[in-house]
Amino acid sequence: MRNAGTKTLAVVRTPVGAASAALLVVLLALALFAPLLWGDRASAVDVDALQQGPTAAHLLGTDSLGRDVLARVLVATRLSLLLALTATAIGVVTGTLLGTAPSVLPRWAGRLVTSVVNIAVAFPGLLLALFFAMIFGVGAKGAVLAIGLAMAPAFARLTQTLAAGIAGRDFVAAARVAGVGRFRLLVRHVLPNIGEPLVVNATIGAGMALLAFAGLSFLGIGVQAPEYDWGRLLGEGLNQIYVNPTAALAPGVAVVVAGLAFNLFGETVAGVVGARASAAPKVPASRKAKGAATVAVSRESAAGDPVLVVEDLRVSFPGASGPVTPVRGVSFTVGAGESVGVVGESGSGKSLTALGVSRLIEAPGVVSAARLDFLGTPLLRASDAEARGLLGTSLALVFQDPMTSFNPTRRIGRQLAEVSEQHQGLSRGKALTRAVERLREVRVPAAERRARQYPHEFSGGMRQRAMIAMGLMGEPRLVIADEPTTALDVTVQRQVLRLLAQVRENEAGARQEGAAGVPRQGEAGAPRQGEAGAPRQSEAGAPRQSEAGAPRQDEAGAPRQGEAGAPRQSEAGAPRQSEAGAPRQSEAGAPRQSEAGAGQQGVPAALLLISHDITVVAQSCRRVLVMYAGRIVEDLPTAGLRTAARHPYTRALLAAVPALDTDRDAPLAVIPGRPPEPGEVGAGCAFAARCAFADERCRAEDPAPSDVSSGQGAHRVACWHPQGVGPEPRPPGPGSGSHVDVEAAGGGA
Ligand SMILES: Nc1ncnc2c1ncn2[C@@H]1O[C@H](COP(=O)(O)OP(=O)(O)OP(=O)(O)O)[C@@H](O)[C@H]1O
Repeated sequence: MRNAGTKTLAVVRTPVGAASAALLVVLLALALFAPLLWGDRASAVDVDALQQGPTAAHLLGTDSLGRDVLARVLVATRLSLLLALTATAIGVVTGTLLGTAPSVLPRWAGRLVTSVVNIAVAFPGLLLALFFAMIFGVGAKGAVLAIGLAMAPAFARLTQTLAAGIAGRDFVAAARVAGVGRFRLLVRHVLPNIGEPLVVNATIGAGMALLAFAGLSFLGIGVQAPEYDWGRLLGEGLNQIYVNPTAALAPGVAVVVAGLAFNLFGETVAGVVGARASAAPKVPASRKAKGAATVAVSRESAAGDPVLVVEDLRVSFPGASGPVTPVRGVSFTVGAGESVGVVGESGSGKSLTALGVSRLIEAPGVVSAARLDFLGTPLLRASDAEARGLLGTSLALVFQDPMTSFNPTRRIGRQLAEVSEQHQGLSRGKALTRAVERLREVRVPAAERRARQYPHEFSGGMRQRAMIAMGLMGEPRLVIADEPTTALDVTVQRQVLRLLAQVRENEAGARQEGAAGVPRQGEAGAPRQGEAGAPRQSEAGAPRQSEAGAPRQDEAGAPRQGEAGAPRQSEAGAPRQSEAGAPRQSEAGAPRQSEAGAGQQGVPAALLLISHDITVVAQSCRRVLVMYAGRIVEDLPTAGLRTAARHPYTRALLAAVPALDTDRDAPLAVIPGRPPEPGEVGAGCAFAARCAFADERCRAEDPAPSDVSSGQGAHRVACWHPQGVGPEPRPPGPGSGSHVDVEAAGGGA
């Protein structure tokens, strides 16, 4: 409301806006009061004053029956506006229904509607109005329907265009993966975001409708006697134009002034809204990540089974000269609790791979795969409802830009709650309570108050936390994070990465404790950490491992953090909790209970972390998939990454990361050339044109991935000339947060 008030103020502060608003108020007042004040005078016949010019008694003269022209023009305001506004309402409602129908109807029906709209838009509006007027018959009702329906195609097209813009936004993708149905998606997420431009255009449309009505009445197929609107008065006045020109001029001026008032007001509102929109933070057009959504834990997948199996995944789009395939046969597996990174230059197909896996590629995009199993369910063969149910409860998505991950028109708490209402069948109140709990778990301060706030009231880092909280509304078995830190500053980046790691551990704990029937913290009466006698570990006087300054266990060959229950510790020896801000399972005191209660107890949620920054991946993941031009060219453990990498592209990526000992005077290593566009990839290795080791074979034949031995675990590389020995490891780099030594940082889960 405050927002609407501010905009109204901004509109009336402009001279044109103020003038048009004042005119509209006058018109409204006339429509309300003129028939009461001058109704009798307007219909009083005076045979002694037929067709008179302006006199003191009749300021604008009289008509052919001696009726006062001024009174009739003023009284006609009500009917003229009423008819124009009714026609506009019919046009806007019909147009919005037609424009949104393709989003909710089956594909064939949606196409049919779109084709009809496209054909109708091609006809001039007035021609359509005349066509419909003939169908509905002469008279005010027929004219209202005719003009309303003639306006509908333009509104339908506008709605389609606006809705298409919103459909590509991250919060819609997040809602879709959360299993929100098409109708609800439309009503809750799309329509509220296109309402404003629709209202602005409706205002302008009202001015047009007024003119169209005057036209139809003037032609004699609109309002019929004894009723009269401005168009009818204009037609009657023209018959006596040589005797009393004011009888024609007055209704003509009324039509023009009222039409201008609507149009100028609409244009001013559009200007104010447009200026604000362009001043608002830019929203990337890409569908990149950042929302989170979850669904229930699959009961079918047995412990130890991979969470995700992808074989020969291809994503294609129609192109100008045939289909292009930006993802060309990607195969990988994500084991239960495993953390896998995906790196590659911009355009290598990382995001499309994630979207393909999440069933978020929309037509005309086509996804195919020899195998695409999530928790044992073949996603490509599953029905929409099955896939929605599974992905909505067991998959969490965290996208890149926290700004576009949330629907700007809905409160954060309600957006989180929607997941539980949809999938766990919780009531609105219970779902909201759960949302507040989850916000608390990711350490959003004053969670109850924050849950009532809108996304723009959150900072970037806080929004990203809230997206992670949305992921926790279900029981995620896989978290897909697509460049979750790119839009954040370095400090917040670290917090978010650590929070993701903690979320995985917490989920493991939650499932484990849930299986044991112990309440989840904050629910079912379980005390929350630090509350109701549930002391935090640090508060209870027990020193935490990170505080004790013990060496990293994974380096010493002991169990790695998160694996065999070994406590996690900060690389820098500082307490992790204070940095990450989120409660750690081991510190939580009161364990969480999984509502699903099933799943792989004690196994962390798996993580698929997409990043263009290989050091971020090396810090957070156990394994890395290196993508180039839509293929995985190397799949290797992050431990010993610098020395183990065999593909020239992986090695070039690593060489481009500066370290502490990098000569600051020497230019940074770069990879010459640019990756091929999806339509430009030839028969051979896509990297050949940029590779120093490429030969004829590389240019002619694309190498298939094959196993290589690096002594660190499974390692596959797709290269005819894998490089044997890597450069010497370098010490950790300066604290950019991303430019650290990848070998030292390697391995996370
Ligand atoms: N809807 C689409 N239609 C056609 N081509 C597309 C579409 N979406 C993406 N592409 C193309 O597919 C390729 C891979 O895109 P993708 O977004 O997966 O790259 P990425 O590796 O995630 O890059 P970035 O890090 O810049 O996001 C790009 O060349 C992109 O232009």
